[in-house]
Amino acid sequence: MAVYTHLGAEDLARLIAEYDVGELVSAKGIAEGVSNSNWLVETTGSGNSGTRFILTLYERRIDYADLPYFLDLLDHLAAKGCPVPRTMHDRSGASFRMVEGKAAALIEFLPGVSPTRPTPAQARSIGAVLADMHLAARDFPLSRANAMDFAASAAILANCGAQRLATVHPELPAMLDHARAAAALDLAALPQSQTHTDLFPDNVLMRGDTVTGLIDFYFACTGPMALDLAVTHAAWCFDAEGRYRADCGNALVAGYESVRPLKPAERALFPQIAKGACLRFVASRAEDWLETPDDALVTRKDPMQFVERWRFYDEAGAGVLDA
Ligand SMILES: Nc1ncnc2c1ncn2[C@@H]1O[C@H](COP(=O)(O)OP(=O)(O)O)[C@@H](O)[C@H]1O
Ligand SMILES: N[C@@H](CCOP(=O)(O)O)C(=O)O
Repeated sequence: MAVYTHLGAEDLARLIAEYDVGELVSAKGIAEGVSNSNWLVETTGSGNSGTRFILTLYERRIDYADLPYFLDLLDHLAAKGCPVPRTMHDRSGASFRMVEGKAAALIEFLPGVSPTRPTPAQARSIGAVLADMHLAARDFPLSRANAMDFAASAAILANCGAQRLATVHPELPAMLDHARAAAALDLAALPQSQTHTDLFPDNVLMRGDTVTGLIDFYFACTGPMALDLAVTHAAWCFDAEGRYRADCGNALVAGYESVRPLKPAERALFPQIAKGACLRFVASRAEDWLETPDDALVTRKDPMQFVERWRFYDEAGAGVLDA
């Protein structure tokens, strides 16, 4: 479920009237997603605005000071031909407005569906699009620090504490030491750009093997491109039983390197970066698990899924890029 705030028909019509997109025709709440309230909005259209939009009301984990970074990045990438939605600006030129005390943005609707069981061909496509995005973002003028870097993951797990982590799963407290080790990894010398850092299949829209949309840029930040590739690798290349899919992993990296070959230092550090990437999701999922009330209408994600993936990268070591 992801409509946390009720907006009446009049509220929605008033909001849409602030944009040059025609009149409101319909608005339907979108069930997918966990962080924000989203509506699929249809309008009569105006000029080249299109008629379908996603209206997002920012609910959790978003610092409004970061919104210009997220929303301008979409415009920057879209202008360079990346498959990301453009932000609609209101009549005063603003990329977001306040509604019911919360920030709201109107974003272009993109076609496509998120793959549930990605194929190697789809993994190859997303690899190439990710590298395209990294190159296109290199001259983006804003920057944002990664609020979920390896040090933050270690701090989140430490804050949960070994005892509470053990109530989620007895093997979770062992990750505390590994997260501390990942936090000591220095990635500053690796090539940097603007990165998505949450490019799970549910944040990608596809038609067949073609990527039609990268969405949900609300963890985007300035950082090492290899970390973005590692997050995508960890998110796309395991089957429903948690087994590594070497065919998808190889295709993802080959697609990425068809656009931007990895530097030797990125290849050498990849297994450690991938382990740190897994711990980032272990940390946020463990924290959510402990803090989400039992009666909340949100599906909690299992931190152990990424403990298993961490173990895979730990055992595979340098071989993961040559499996
Ligand atoms: N620009 C878009 N075009 C088409 N569908 C979108 C777009 N943005 C979001 N969606 C739909 O809304 C859902 C939730 O959006 P998302 O940004 O992932 O929410 P959350 O941040 O809450 O996870 C997505 O799974 C997708 O179905
Ligand atoms: N992708 C993360 C959770 C972030 O949720 P999102 O719906 O905002 O992408 C995970 O799987 O833990």
